[in-house]
Amino acid sequence: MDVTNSGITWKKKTIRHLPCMTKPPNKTSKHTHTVTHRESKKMGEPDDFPLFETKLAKGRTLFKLYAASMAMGICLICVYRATHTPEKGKTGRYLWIGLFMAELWFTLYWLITQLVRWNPVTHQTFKEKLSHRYENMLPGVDIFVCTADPVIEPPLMVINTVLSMMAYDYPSEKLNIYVSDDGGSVLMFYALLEASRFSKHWLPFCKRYKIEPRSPSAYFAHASPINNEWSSIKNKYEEMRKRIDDTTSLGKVTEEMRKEHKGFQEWVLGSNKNDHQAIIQILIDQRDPEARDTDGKSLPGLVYMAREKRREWHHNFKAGAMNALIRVSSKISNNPIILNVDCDMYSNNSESIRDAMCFFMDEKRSEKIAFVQFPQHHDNLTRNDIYSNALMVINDVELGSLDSYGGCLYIGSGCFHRRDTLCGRIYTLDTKINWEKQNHKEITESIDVIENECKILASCNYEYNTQWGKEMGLKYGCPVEDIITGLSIKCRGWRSVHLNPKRKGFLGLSPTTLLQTLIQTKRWAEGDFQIFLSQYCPLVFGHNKIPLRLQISYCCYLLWAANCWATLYYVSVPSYCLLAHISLFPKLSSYWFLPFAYVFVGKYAYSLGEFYWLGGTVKGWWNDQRMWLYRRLTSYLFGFCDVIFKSMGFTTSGFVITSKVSEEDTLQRYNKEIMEFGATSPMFNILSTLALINVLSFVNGVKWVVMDSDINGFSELGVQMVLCGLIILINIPLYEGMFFRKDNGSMPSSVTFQSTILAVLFCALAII
Ligand SMILES: O=c1ccn([C@@H]2O[C@H](COP(=O)(O)OP(=O)(O)O[C@H]3O[C@H](CO)[C@@H](O)[C@H](O)[C@H]3O)[C@@H](O)[C@H]2O)c(=O)[nH]1
Ligand SMILES: [Mn+2]
Repeated sequence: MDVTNSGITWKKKTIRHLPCMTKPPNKTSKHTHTVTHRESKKMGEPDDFPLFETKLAKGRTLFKLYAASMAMGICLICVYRATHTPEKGKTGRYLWIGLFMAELWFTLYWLITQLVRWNPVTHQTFKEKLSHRYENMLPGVDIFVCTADPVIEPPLMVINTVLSMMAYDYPSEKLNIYVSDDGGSVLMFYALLEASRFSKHWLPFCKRYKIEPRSPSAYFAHASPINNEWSSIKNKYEEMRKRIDDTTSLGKVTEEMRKEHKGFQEWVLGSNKNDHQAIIQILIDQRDPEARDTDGKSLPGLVYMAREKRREWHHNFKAGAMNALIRVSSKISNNPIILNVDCDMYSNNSESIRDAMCFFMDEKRSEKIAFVQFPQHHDNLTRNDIYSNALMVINDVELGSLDSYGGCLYIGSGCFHRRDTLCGRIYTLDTKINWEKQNHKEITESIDVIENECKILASCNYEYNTQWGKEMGLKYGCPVEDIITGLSIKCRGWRSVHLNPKRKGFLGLSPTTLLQTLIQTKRWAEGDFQIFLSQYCPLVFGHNKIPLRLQISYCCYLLWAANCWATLYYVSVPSYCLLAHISLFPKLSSYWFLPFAYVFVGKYAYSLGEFYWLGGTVKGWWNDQRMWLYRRLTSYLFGFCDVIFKSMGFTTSGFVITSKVSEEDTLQRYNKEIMEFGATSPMFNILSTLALINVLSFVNGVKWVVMDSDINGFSELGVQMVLCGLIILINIPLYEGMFFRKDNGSMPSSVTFQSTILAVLFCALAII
């Protein structure tokens, strides 16, 4: 039975999910245009002036010339490698061939990275035009905030995000905020109840003074007093903060508080994160005449949801939470646009919804657009971004290029979706939404009835034998549910937009230690590589569905993990050969040295230029280089191995949630940009061992040149010496952590000890 007009035939059992599907477009959709024409004519502007404009990035010709010259250099290197391979039986033949293969891999990957830099586009929106034409017709938006653990994602942080979402510059009656709490925590519920009360003061204040950002904590951190109202709001916020802090440190809500809301009864039997019934509480019911702010205006709806958890049912992490939210919201508000944010990503720009609407409501170019993704920015980065979490080049260049090929990635937080496309709708020529018909869902049942119905939608067995997690909603079984879901949306014929306005749309928290950063990247690399090896590999799955350029661009990320081998080879084998006096590169005096020098200098000069141009510092660039090296040597390696083990059935994938809190002294070191080790991890063993191997071989090389004055030998092994020297330079913070620091963030002595032994053994092997 075809229920969507979109060609997907749902199994009978899935028909009950219908509420979340947008109605098939109405035959009278032309009416929208008529209204537009009339209204816009009245305003005296051209009828079809678009709501957004797309521009190509500047300086592309220069970039293309650069890329061509690099390609020539790379070709020459390949010629050298192919013509100078040591003959059979000669020492180092296989090591040489290995190095050539590593270089071939880098070449392939370099080509892909050039493609994702080829043609970046940027968009500009015209929000005044949007409100001239459509102010009364703006569609409703359901906002999903996901949280999963009240300890590492403190409720106070979550409600700051929620308050910033409630305070969007958008008609409040068209906003509904849904908080999914996978921690099933009464503390979170309590904090949300506090937020619902505080919002009555906060929203009118934000709107009256047009303040930014609208997360109270972020706003008060930098704002100075305006007037008495300001001070009174600040006091209210501080009092609320104190109450929440006290309750959080107490670890439970008092009997007094319990009396304040019926919802607390859900926790009378205590709480267990992994085993509890579904909890749905509508904290602000938009139909309630009492639900007004202090100016008498209506408030956005606010709903708390903890989906049912049972040990015998896999909960599918964030994807599971999102799908439960899609269903629950379809029962309560069923708005056609869904915004999803992580619990730390507060809104930094109150106009972001309007920005996104410019794409969804544009008369000519909107119909294919399934989602609008904002980049993920962070507001806890230090000046030189020691763990390179800004991912500046990806956010500011690469995603824009993917956009020009048919759509940027869906990267989780900060993404506006059309509800129907998220639910599995296939693009057809009649998928344009008639916004006029998209009125708010009218419900008549009482709150209790709705809550009970929603509990069924959020129960464990609801999805059993349905298309949820497969063809509907976010896909299951992959640690990067966002990437795989975004890809399949595009393969259903849709496109997407990457929007990066000057005033950043969302700001979140990035990890503040090296290990957390590496573990986060490992989850991404693992998930991405899993997609590459699965049936969803864009080169296969996307064939004839998305442009080839987009298929290949996807591989830039999906092949992150596969980079580990070539990199591992490059930082260990040349140093090994330096110890063993095996030359792998041309002599410094040979002409063949030139292409190597050109490619090396060209690549890094370009990347420094690009980084600096995007607003980074030189030291930030240096940190960025270090972090890419570390990611490749650890996160990618572990991610790669885990995917292989998983495919053989040895392990299952998890989702290590990134902590959003740090210890006081860790935070101090982070702010001073001192690299944090302070824990044992095999990742650190790998990094330290490699760093020590390079020191040993460099020292050996220097001894050899100085003591034995072997200048000819130096010329032969010069490139390896330089490579080794650079690896040492980039590892300086690691040596400091191992040998020169005594604080809690230094390298645990057991790791230093084990790595030293391993490095010495490795070097002994080379010398013997
Ligand atoms: O079982 C879970 C696990 C996580 N989360 C939430 O998922 C979000 C992301 O988790 P986080 O630990 O912050 O991971 P990140 O790596 O920072 O998240 C990025 O990468 C994820 C995987 O690709 C995406 O889901 C996110 O949206 C994206 O911001 C957070 O709000 C969590 O509360 C859940 O709701 N349930
Ligand atoms: Mn996060």
